[in-house]
Amino acid sequence: MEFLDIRIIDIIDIVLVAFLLYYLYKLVKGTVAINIFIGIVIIIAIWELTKLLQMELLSKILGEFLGVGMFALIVVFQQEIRKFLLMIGSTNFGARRRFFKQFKFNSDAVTKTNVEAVMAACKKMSKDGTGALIVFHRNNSLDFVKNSGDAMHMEVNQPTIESIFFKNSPLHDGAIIIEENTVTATRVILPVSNDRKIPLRFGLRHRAAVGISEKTDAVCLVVSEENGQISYLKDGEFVLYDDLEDLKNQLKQDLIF
Ligand SMILES: Nc1ncnc2c1ncn2[C@@H]1O[C@H](COP(=O)(O)OP(=O)(O)OP(=O)(O)O)[C@@H](O)[C@H]1O
Repeated sequence: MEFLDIRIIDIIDIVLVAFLLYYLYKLVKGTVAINIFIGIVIIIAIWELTKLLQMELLSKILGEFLGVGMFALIVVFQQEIRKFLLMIGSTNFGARRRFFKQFKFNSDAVTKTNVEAVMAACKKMSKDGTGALIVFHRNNSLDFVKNSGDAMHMEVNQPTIESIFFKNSPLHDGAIIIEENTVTATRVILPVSNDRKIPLRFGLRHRAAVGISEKTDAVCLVVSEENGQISYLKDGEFVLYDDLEDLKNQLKQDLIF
């Protein structure tokens, strides 16, 4: 029977589509876009069914609707498409880094950022109840958020970081961006994540850190003004650590590229 004539390539095709749908679902899960996503999947399923049953008129209408709707979807899912492409790009970079790490010439690579100084400043700010939001640039460009703040060119060291976030400093509001060992922007306004999974006790500072780390491959440190807690964010998630030494090592590792 021709219907049951399944080739290897068909199985690969189905597995790839399943992966694609799974990743798309993961991307929109927890956002309002999930309802649009489910709606589209249902319409595509009905369209395929009408084609199979040779319901000419309905399949034509649905086909036309999906054709035009694709353009509308690009606009509606602009953020998600961007995140998806960034995810693919970042995965490649990650894989490439791991690949090069196998070779001796890169085995003892160290980060250019003065992580010791940043961590010492965070520890001090945590004790003093000073809030801070630090974004570390990795591969993806942060120009789209840098424009919302003030361009800077300050070497990273403990007094610099502490004085930026000092409550009476004119620069303390918003986030700072660190590229290699330079603070390149201050008072930056970051995109706030609307992920409903983030516990309510976390306010805008933490949501902003989740936002930028889910939209780009940047990693963030947040010092809570309220309770002094230091949070580390990567890929839109809070990263758990045992103690500050462990956090320092994780950060050093993540800033090697
Ligand atoms: N979108 C944003 N981008 C950058 N910084 C932000 C943003 N939103 C808020 N902030 C910074 O976070 C500060 C505190 O916000 P909020 O109290 O809501 O955060 P929080 O997560 O509860 O942190 P904390 O635990 O320190 O109170 C603001 O004064 C501002 O400096």
